[in-house]
Amino acid sequence: MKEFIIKANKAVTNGEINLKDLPGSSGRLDLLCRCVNSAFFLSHDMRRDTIFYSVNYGSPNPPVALKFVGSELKRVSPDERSIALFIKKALEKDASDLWKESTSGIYSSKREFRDIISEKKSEGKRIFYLHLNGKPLEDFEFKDDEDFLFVLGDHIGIGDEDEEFLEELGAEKISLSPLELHADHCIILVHNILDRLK
Ligand SMILES: C[S@@+](CC[C@H](N)C(=O)[O-])C[C@H]1O[C@@H](n2cnc3c(N)ncnc32)[C@H](O)[C@@H]1O
Repeated sequence: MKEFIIKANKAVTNGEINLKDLPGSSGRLDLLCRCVNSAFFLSHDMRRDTIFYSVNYGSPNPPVALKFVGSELKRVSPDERSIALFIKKALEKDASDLWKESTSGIYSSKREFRDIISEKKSEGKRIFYLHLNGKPLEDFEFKDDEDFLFVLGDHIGIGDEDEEFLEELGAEKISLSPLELHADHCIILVHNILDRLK
């Protein structure tokens, strides 16, 4: 199982989303939609073995965590507007401690970024923090039977405190490229690495 989590520092936390202005008034929701696209969409197929989390810290009610489960997703199509519409439906629900499903495979809850990561660590997942200045990809070995969580920042990054948290947790800091990439492109590269193990 491959899981990804992104800290979406500015992404909105209610359903008041202007589908014509995802980058601006919705707090870079465009970026989030592209990450969902990269996490799940193949040409004429979907990645059923993937889960993607976004933890939104924008106004008016942060944090709200969103969970997308590949094996359960239905009717979502790859374009940003379609994905944003499903995110809007999820954010229209009042988030509580429990995961609530809004549409098939899409859930929301009132959870912190760190709590989800800690939960994955206690489930025995190997935690990677994707960062330009991490150790090069070539220094790591991946096995097909391992479960992974890959942690990503948005356009702002995850901030010093969450970086310290990940270091204390023993997350492996990995660099995919000598160049700074977009988060959604990092997801594609990770999938490609793991696809080649099969
Ligand atoms: C556009 S970058 C963020 C840039 C932001 N200014 C920062 O300081 O983190 C978005 C995310 O993609 C990931 N990323 C970007 N380039 C990477 C690379 N070369 N290797 C691994 N991860 C990378 C990181 O998780 C980063 O937070």
